[in-house]
Amino acid sequence: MSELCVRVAVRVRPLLPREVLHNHQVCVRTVPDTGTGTGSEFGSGHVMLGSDRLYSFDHAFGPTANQDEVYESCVQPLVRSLLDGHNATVFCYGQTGSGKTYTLGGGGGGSRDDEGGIIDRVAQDVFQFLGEKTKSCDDVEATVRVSYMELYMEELRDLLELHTVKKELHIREDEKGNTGNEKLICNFSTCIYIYIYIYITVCVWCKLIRISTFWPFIFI
Ligand SMILES: Nc1ncnc2c1ncn2[C@@H]1O[C@H](COP(=O)(O)OP(=O)(O)OP(=O)(O)O)[C@@H](O)[C@H]1O
Repeated sequence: MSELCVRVAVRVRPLLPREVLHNHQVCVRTVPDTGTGTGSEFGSGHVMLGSDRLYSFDHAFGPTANQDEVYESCVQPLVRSLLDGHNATVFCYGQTGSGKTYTLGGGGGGSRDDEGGIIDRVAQDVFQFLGEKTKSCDDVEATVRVSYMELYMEELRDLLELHTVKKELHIREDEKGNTGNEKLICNFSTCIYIYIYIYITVCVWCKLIRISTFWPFIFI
């Protein structure tokens, strides 16, 4: 795996039907890697803003890129590395309507069809890779835990236990500096623990600008 700890991918979504109807124009385009050697082993891409501003990223996906391409190049290698004992975090950032939910949660029924998002694909691959691993090593025991949290306006909500009173959940730091809420902090044992810390939504209101962020965290 690449030595780079952080990789950044940009995805440009297609115009929505209503945007086409209102004659909106595309103002960014993705430019394939020119072979300058600036990218990681996972490739690289560029985004051209207007006619003369070129920005480089580890990946750049244009409007025709499908969910498979995004998952396979950016996330699947991380799922594999989880099972080798590495930590991994994936988070989506972008202005409202830019496609974070589509990329993470998918655009269809939420299964691994063409529209399935990163979460569906990670969940399926975690079990598939674990199955392969436990089959090949008799002494490996695997436990998978899932948390699904939303942080909105500084209030934490457990999306798997919606009846929990928001005020009862607090973000804590343990003695090693790891943060989480009470439910997430627990002892690691020799078993493989996989936490899929799926959604934290952070919304910041600043005058009229709304920044909305979804963070799926995946770590062992
Ligand atoms: N790559 C894509 N291909 C086709 N449609 C897309 C794509 N990305 C996003 N969309 C569509 O664009 C619209 C807005 O996307 P989405 O809801 O994912 O944005 P968001 O960033 O999560 O917005 P918000 O921050 O307001 O929740 C949705 O109708 C979604 O289906």
